Amino acid sequence: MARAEEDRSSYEVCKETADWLRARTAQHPKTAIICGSGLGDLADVLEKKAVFPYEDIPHFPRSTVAGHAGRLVFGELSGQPCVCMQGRFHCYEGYSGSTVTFPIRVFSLLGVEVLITTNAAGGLNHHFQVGDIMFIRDHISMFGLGGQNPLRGPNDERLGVRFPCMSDAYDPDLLSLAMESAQELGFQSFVHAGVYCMLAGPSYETIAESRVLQALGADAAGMSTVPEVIVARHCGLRVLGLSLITNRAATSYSSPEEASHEAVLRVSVARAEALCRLLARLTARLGESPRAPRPQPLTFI
Ligand SMILES: O=P(O)(O)O[C@H]1O[C@H](CO)[C@@H](O)[C@H]1O
Ligand code: HPA
Repeated sequence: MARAEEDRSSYEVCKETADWLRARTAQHPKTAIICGSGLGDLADVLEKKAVFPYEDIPHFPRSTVAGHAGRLVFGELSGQPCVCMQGRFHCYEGYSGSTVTFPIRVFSLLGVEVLITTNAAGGLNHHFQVGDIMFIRDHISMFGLGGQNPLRGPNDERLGVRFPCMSDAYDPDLLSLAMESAQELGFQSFVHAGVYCMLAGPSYETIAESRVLQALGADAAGMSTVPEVIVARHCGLRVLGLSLITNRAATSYSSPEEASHEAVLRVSVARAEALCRLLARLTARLGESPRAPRPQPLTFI
């Protein structure tokens, strides 16, 4: 029988982990980066690293998926203090929403202000090629629409409000900065913005399901990210989401595409260098500019 999962939804548990980490590193990260499947190299490029295997950190869950090493890496990227999750947690591993998102709350208590979350995803948009990068403009959560929201349960106001807004989940200023950074690197031919759809997994979608997702307006599909983003917004972090298109979702019964995690990891590893360059550029730009004031939203339309 499976062991009962520890309840990581409480403020006190999150704070205990944050205090433990604060006592062991002099670094004060302002940006947290979550490395998607096979994208752990993003953490390896940090300088002045302090590395904590997940199993050494109190209350931290364990990574169980190939391509997710299970280490928290503090360091500097382009001279900016960052913390990187070399390995994320997924609901399909059997973890609850509060366990999957536990690190986000710890980061918030550590003073992190920006979350950059990356993932490997299957392309649904016909214009996307394998190896392309999609900045996430918005999401659809099949998981969340089915009632599996990581904020389900009692709300502790010290962590965030009961009913957080999600129409601004992906920060428009960060998205613009990311697009500009991609352009500066000459990446514009393989960079897009689009809608990420979260599926429960771990099975990949059927052809009929992929067609439904396309009809719903999804550009890429994956099994992660959305719970992290919801909790990040709940605790006031600004979010940039980025999908690496590692495969094309099959949408025709005559198409040769067959999804496999091995193929996903192969493409991730092959494209990790481009992503490292992009994140290094973006982090440098983040460090340069004090946050530009947002244009006033229109009050009536
Ligand atoms: O979203 P990340 O963690 O990048 O991983 C993606 O790749 C795995 C499937 O190959 C799933 O876990 C899916 O969510
Ligand atoms: N579907 C769902 N999740 C994924 C895929 C996919 O095609 N590729 C990588 N993660």
